[in-house]
Amino acid sequence: MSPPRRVLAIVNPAAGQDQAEDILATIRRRLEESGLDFELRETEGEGDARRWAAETDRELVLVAGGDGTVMEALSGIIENEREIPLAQIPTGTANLLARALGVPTDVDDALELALRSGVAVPMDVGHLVDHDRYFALMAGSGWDADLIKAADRDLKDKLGFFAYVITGVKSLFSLKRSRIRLTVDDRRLRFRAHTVIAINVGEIQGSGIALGSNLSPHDGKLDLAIVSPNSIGGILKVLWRLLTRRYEGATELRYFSAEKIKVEADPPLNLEIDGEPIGKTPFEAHVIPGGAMLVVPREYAENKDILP
Ligand SMILES: Nc1ncnc2c1ncn2[C@@H]1O[C@H](COP(=O)(O)OP(=O)(O)OP(=O)(O)O)[C@@H](O)[C@H]1O
Repeated sequence: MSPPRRVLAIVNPAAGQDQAEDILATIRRRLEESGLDFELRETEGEGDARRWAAETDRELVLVAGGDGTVMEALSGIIENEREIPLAQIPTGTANLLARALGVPTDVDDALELALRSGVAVPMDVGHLVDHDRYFALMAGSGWDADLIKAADRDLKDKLGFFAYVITGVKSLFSLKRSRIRLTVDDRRLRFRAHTVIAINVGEIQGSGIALGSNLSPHDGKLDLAIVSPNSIGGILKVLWRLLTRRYEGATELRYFSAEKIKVEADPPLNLEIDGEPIGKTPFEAHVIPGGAMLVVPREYAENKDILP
């Protein structure tokens, strides 16, 4: 990537666990050394990252934070309509988008990628139509939304990623199936299920973990995963299938691929997008093919065959 000349750096000092001072100092030093024309801003709360990214006329938006901060900035860029690339410095708790795209979680390595060695590639983005909110990873209802709602800031500050593990296991025991009415492009379907997720990014690079087969944020589609077992035994079977990557052939785990997905649930299920609780179902998600430009390692772009 030819070096960006004018950079907006957005840092969320509250993301992750308690190393904000060091992270800020490292980012400032590296930007100064790079000789780039940069503006460095620290968020004070919700909405800052989105507003600053929406208003900027700079050529790269660098975001230090977790998935929440990155998505705020990405949403701002989409509203900005300038196709500005976004580079991540993953300093949050889960950092799923960074991990999925192979962005290193070490601050120095991520800065090297952002400012020197990375390439900007187009990535699909989901749009939650009724909330007018964008998502990079997924819009999920049911178990994922329950666990995210339970993992509050205090718990994440104390336990880091383990907060999600604990609330995830706890939430397994209170799952109840709802009657689900789906519209998948032009098809209408009915199921009983407790978890329905519209997935854009569903695979963590190099981890062997994927929520389904052939999930790609570069194919112009969303993938819908429907999880429906009614007992802990059935849920463990689904988890085992996911861990051993045997996605096909189970009625408790079904997939659809579509550009438009509408989900209604009775009783309503908790809803999250990209790790943030945002109320309950119903929801309608549309894909915006290639809707954002993200800086990724050259090898990632080569593997996905999307090198610019
Ligand atoms: N200065 C601040 N103090 C407190 N909260 C802030 C501040 N700036 C932004 N926020 C809030 O931080 C939240 C985003 O945190 P983010 O998701 O980036 O980190 P995380 O929760 O640690 O990581 P992850 O989402 O990857 O698990 C948003 O809700 C935003 O409103």
